[in-house]
Amino acid sequence: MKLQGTMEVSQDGILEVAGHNLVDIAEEYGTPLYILDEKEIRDNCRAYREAFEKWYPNSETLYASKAFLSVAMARIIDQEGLGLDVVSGGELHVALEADFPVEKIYFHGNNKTPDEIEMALDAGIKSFVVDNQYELELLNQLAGKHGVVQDILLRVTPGIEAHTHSYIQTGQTDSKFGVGVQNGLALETIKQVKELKNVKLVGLHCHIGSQIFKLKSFAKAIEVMMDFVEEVKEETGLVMEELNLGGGIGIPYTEDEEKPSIDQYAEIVTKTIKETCESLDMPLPKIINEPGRSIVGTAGSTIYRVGSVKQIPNIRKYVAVDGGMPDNIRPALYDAEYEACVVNKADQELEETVTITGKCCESGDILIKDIKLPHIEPGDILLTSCTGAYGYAMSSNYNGVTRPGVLLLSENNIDWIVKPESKQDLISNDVLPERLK
Ligand SMILES: Cc1ncc(COP(=O)(O)O)c(C=O)c1O
Ligand SMILES: N[C@@H](CCCC[NH3+])C(=O)O
Repeated sequence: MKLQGTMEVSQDGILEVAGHNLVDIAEEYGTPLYILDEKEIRDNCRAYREAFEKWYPNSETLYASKAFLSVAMARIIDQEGLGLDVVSGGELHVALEADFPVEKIYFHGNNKTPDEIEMALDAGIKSFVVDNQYELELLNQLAGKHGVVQDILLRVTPGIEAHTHSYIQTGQTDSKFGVGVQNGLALETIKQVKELKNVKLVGLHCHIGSQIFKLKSFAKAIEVMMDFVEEVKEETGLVMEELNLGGGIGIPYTEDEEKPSIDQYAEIVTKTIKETCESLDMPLPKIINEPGRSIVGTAGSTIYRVGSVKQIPNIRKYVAVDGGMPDNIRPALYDAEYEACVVNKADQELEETVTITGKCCESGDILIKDIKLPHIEPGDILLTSCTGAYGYAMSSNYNGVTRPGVLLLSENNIDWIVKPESKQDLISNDVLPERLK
C-alpha cells in the first residue's frame, strides 16, 4: 500500500516526516498528536499561485481558513502570498492576531451576526461574500453607520450537484448557502443591491462543494456563472469584475483515488472562463479561488498510540487508539475513508485485517474499517494520513477528551503551533455559582 501524504520509511523501517523519526516524535511530544509538514503546505500554496499565474492574467488565491487555522498557519499563508477566506469572527480574530493583511481578507458565511459584521468593518477587510438578502440589508445599514461603502461579492448557487458527499454539496438550488441563479433570486438580489448606498457589488461567488475530483463540474459551474454575468449586465447594467470560484480540488485520501493536479484544475477553469468570455464578447473577470483541503490536507497526519486490541472470534479484530472522533469526526460524519500505517513497523508485511476504533463511547467511533496492517499490538504507534484539513478544525472535547496539539515539522525545526489542551483547559470556562459551593 502506498500511503498518501508526505511520509517516508527510514532504513530502520520507521515512518518519517520531513526527516523526523515519528516514533521519537511520539515519545517526546506524546499522543495523540497532529503533525503538519510545513514544506507540503508551502508547496501547495505555490502550486496554486503559479498555476493560476501561468494560465490567467488576473487571479488571486485565498486560503480557506476553515480547513485549519492557527496564528502560525496564517503567517505561513501570508508569507506564501495568498489571501484568506474567513467564515466567522473567531477566524477573523486569529487572522488579525497574526497581523494578516486585512486587504486580503474575504468574509464568508450564511449568517454573519451584526457583531461579526461590525468587527470586520472595523478591521477594514477587503470584501464580504454576501449570502442572502437579509445580510445585504444588514451590511448596508452597518456600513452606513461606519461611514464606508463596502465592496461585496454575492454568493449564488448555480444549480449544480457536484459529485461528492451530500453534506458537502453546496451548488444546488436547494441549499442553505447563497441565492439561486435558476430561480431568479440571485438577479432579484442584485437589483436590490443597486438601490443600496453603502455596498458596492464587484462580483459573484459560487462554491459547488468540497472534495470534488471531476473538473467538468467546475467547468459547468463557470459556464452557468458566465451566462449569469451576461444576464446581470443586460438586466441591470452592472459589470461583474470578479468571479470567485470557491474551494479547490479534492485530495486522494486512499490509494485508489486519483486526483487531477492543481495545474490541470487551473488550466480547465481558466480555459473555460476565457472561452466563455470570448463567445459572449465579455472582458475577462478577475478570478479568485479559495482552496482549503488541497493546501493543508496532505500536509497533515495524526499519530496515535494503540491501546486495547480485541479479537471477536471469527468476526473482527478491533484495535483501539488513544484518540478518535473528537480529533477526526470525518469518518463518523461523512463515512470518510483514511489510510493508516504502523509507524514503528512501517517496513513490515501487511498480514492482518483490523478495524481501528477511537476511545469514545460511541459505536460509530470507528476511524478505519477493515484495513490491512502488520501484526499490531498495544503500545504500537499508528498514523492516519491526510488529516491536515478538517481534522483539528472540526475537533471537539466530546467525552472530556482534550484536543491534541499541532506540531509543525520542517527539515530543521519541530515547533508546536497549537499546544495540546490540558485537563484544566476543559474547565477554564466553567463557573461554580456560590449556591452550589
Ligand atoms: C465557501 C467555501 N470556500 C472554500 C471552501 C474550501 O473548500 P476546499 O477545502 O474543498 O478547498 C469551502 C468548503 O467547502 C467553502 O464552503
Ligand atoms: N468539513 C468538510 C468540508 C468543508 C465543507 C465546508 N463547506 C469536510 O471535512 O470534508
